[in-house]
Amino acid sequence: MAQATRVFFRHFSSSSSRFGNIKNVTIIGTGLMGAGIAQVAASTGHHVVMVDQTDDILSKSKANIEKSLQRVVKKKYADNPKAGETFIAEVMSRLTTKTDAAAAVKNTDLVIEAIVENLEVKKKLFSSLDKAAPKHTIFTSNTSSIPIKDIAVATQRQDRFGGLHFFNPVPVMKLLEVIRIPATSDETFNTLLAFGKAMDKSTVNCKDTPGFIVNRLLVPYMMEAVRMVERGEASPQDVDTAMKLGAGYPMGPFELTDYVGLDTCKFIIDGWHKKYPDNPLFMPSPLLDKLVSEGKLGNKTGEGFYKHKK
Ligand SMILES: CC(=O)CC(=O)SCCNC(=O)CCNC(=O)[C@H](O)C(C)(C)COP(=O)(O)OP(=O)(O)OC[C@H]1O[C@@H](n2cnc3c(N)ncnc32)[C@H](O)[C@@H]1OP(=O)(O)O
Ligand SMILES: NC(=O)C1=CN([C@@H]2O[C@H](COP(=O)(O)OP(=O)(O)OC[C@H]3O[C@@H](n4cnc5c(N)ncnc54)[C@H](O)[C@@H]3O)[C@@H](O)[C@H]2O)C=CC1
Repeated sequence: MAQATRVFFRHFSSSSSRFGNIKNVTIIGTGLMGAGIAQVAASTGHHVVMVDQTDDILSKSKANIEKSLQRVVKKKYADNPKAGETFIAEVMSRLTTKTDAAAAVKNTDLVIEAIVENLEVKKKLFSSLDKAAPKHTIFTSNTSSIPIKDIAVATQRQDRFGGLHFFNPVPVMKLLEVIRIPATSDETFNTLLAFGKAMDKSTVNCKDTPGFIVNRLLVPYMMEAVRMVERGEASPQDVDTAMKLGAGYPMGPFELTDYVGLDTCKFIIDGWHKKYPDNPLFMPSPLLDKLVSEGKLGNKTGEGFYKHKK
């Protein structure tokens, strides 16, 4: 059996024991992260409902998923393009879309929230979902920087609440941070770890500390790069070249900030600065603030620290 065909069968051999009790997943917010999470969840055999504010956004997200799947199959099914096309069709058939979040969670095992990085907006969403979702449904947030416990208080199911923090681009990045709050039950936490495995991710256990593991180290590094440029010590291009060739990073910090989204980086640093005003690692940056106020949010708007093809 050709290697590509074996991979194909591995993706389709969805047994309930492999996936634990998570079969139906609802992903709310289908932007950069939500679309990637939906793609990987559907690729690994889960039935996925994607929720966003308008049908127009949802069709764009589905189109982005299809484009990303083309990239995945190009290599994985290089020797069997027909199997690749079948794989894409099967994955797409597991994705449905809705604009009504409360209706979408009526028959779901797991909610993954990936909307804007704003505590009040996330709390409002979860409070309404709590009334609509079945009792067994586990709620999770993909937040980059907001304490999970601050979001969970909007619900009556804190024992069935945790964090699932994916990395961009989700189809490529192998890591999943699984976060528990003091109230998270062992059963919930173990189910989330098993779900991470079912998604073919490597999981790490995280406490509910600012930025968990990766962002607590990565975001201060990215912000210090911006401050370096503000101090006139180097150009963004030279900093990026230096970190790629001198430290082996796949992207320099400015390329990465553009890739993550300058608005998301600003939400993260502003939130932490408000909470920990004396920590110099969390100081806001006038240059970042200026670019965000000009709508230069990075790759997604066509310009951030660099200009990009949209
Ligand atoms: C803010 C937060 O809360 C947390 C975060 O996410 S922080 C951000 C974490 N992410 C990172 O640090 C990303 C750093 N960058 C990288 O790892 C790499 O630059 C990258 C994987 C994004 C791109 O890699 P690259 O080698 O420069 O480009 P490219 O050749 O286009 O891509 C490499 C592979 O990934 C695939 N790929 C890239 N993006 C993809 C996508 N969106 N969907 C599917 N496949 C994709 C490509 O098809 C390619 O596959 P093959 O090797 O099979 O050809
Ligand atoms: N950008 C990144 O690299 C990463 C971001 N995150 C986190 O993931 C979350 C989403 O980030 P991105 O995908 O980058 O943002 P994005 O801006 O690309 O997408 C957010 C989506 O949520 C939708 N949305 C907003 N409010 C909504 C609501 N009330 N109901 C339904 N949909 C709503 C928007 O229409 C948009 O499509 C944030 O919490 C962010 O911190 C986590 C890991 C990496």
